[in-house]
Amino acid sequence: MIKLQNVVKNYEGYEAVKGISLEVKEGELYVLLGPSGCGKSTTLRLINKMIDRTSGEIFVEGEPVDAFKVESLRKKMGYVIQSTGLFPHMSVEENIATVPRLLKWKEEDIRKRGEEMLRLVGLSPEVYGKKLPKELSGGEAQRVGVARALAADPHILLMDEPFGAVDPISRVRLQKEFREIQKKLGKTVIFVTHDVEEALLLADRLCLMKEGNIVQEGTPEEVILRPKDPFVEDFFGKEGTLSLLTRFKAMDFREEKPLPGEPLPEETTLKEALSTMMLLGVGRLPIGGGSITLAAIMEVIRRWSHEEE
Ligand SMILES: Nc1ncnc2c1ncn2[C@@H]1O[C@H](COP(=O)(O)OP(=O)(O)OP(=O)(O)O)[C@@H](O)[C@H]1O
Repeated sequence: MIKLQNVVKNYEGYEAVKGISLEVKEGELYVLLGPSGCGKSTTLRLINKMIDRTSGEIFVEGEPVDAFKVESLRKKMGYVIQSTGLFPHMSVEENIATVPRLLKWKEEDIRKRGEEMLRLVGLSPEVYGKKLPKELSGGEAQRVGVARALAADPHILLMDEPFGAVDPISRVRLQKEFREIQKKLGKTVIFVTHDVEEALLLADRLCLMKEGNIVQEGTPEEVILRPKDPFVEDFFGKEGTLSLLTRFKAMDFREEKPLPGEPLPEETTLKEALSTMMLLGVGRLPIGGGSITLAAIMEVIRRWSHEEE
């Protein structure tokens, strides 16, 4: 789907990307992860040719990236950045209509698509369509940014710390919702972040970068349970294995046994369920008409420790 072969990027003598090779499969959510300055954003921008590589090859859907006109790359690849990049003087619906309009869609189709995309990201078109970006909260603006990137139905989404500026609670909600949307639409996504929890929640596979190189690539389980070197281990920290609990929904480990009390929201992760149990000092919490137990969570962790051996 997307393939990089020995890609190098020099900025006036500074080698920001030092010959990386990677492959992203169709429908996959691939995370570029690593500390500030390691070359994640540069790698992303090389893929849609916002910047030109110094050497190496990039293939998109089997074709060399240079074979595409810039406009057709823009059509193929939606791009979402932290500051959303919304045009401040345009309403939400006009922002979302930008690319479809460039592609000369019929006005009626543009309107319908805009409404559909707003609903998809959880915003009512009646309430939000006519608003200006300055009238939105940070989380709402990011939702519009995602809706806009999806509007022309690109095969690929490139996302550079898209939820970085959103408060932590809205951020987790956005991440979970985005994950559902991505799976539903089957889009191929390359997602840049330096946030471990975000990477673990979203990634099918991740690529940990350091100083312009790839250090390790694989599923989060592979990378965390079998770190290649001390940098990888340190990057995920002592809680690395526990952080993997973020990848599981508590509902999937629910027992039928009901329990009185306020149930956990159905989208709760195992990590959140564990934190709540520790906070309240209880070994069982209600969820979805049944309950989740500490024992069930411990069993998941126990299986990993076997894998580590
Ligand atoms: N236009 C530029 N000119 C010169 N150097 C640049 C330019 N853009 C980026 N760099 C340098 O290249 C390196 C990689 O930058 P890049 O933005 O790709 O890192 P990053 O991993 O995305 O970091 P962050 O998480 O902080 O955004 C950095 O050292 C940066 O200072």
